[in-house]
Amino acid sequence: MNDISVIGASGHAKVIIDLIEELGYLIGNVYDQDFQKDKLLGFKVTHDFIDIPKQSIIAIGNNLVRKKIAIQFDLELNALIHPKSNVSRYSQIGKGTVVMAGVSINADSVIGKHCIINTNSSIDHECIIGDFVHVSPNAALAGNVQIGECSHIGIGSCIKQGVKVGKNCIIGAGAVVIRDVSDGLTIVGNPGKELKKK
Ligand SMILES: CC(=O)SCCNC(=O)CCNC(=O)[C@H](O)C(C)(C)COP(=O)(O)OP(=O)(O)OC[C@H]1O[C@@H](n2cnc3c(N)ncnc32)[C@H](O)[C@@H]1OP(=O)(O)O
Repeated sequence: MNDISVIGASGHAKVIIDLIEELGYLIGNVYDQDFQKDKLLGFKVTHDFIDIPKQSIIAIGNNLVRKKIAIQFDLELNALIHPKSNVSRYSQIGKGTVVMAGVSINADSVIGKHCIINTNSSIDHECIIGDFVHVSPNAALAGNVQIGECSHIGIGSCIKQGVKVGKNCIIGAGAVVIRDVSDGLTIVGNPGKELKKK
């Protein structure tokens, strides 16, 4: 394999293109069904989703859309891990996950498939991160934290050791989560409290 294709032509895809090139691979095709997008960082955008290569990365920030595309295309690409991240040899990282610059992942943590572990976030020892999770820039997860599938951990948030966050949750920007979070809830503030739908 010497090239990797990119599904999605958003700002997040720009960061992924940078990551792919940093790892020494070439960019294959860039795909996006939005006909308004014709170029991304100088790469031509292909609008036809036929013949997507198995060695493609889903560069879409929305967790549910990323999951839908992963189910549709059954991709085979291993995780892309930025050379300037600190990933324990005793951790496991699922296929299709991206680990951006400045990330720390400590011993015995398990990260699922098609996750985004974003710039400068920190995942400490023995965490379990489900598939399709996004850990935003500068979020900090203490030891033994668990995050359920498709949850979004907001920028600069902190999660106390041992806390379990359910599936499809949103942890707001800057939130401090000190108690377990049930599936589907949005948590904001310090200490983190449920943001009720109006
Ligand atoms: C590289 C990247 O860009 S990665 C992307 C990183 N981005 C993030 O992490 C964003 C995370 N998202 C947030 O924090 C969002 O504000 C959410 C999801 C928590 C809430 O979004 P919305 O549902 O649209 O809420 P909305 O903006 O309407 O605000 C609703 C109320 O919650 C409050 N609120 C919203 N976000 C927060 C927050 N992070 N902390 C505290 N209060 C908040 C608002 O002040 C508002 O309060 P009010 O009703 O008293 O005026």
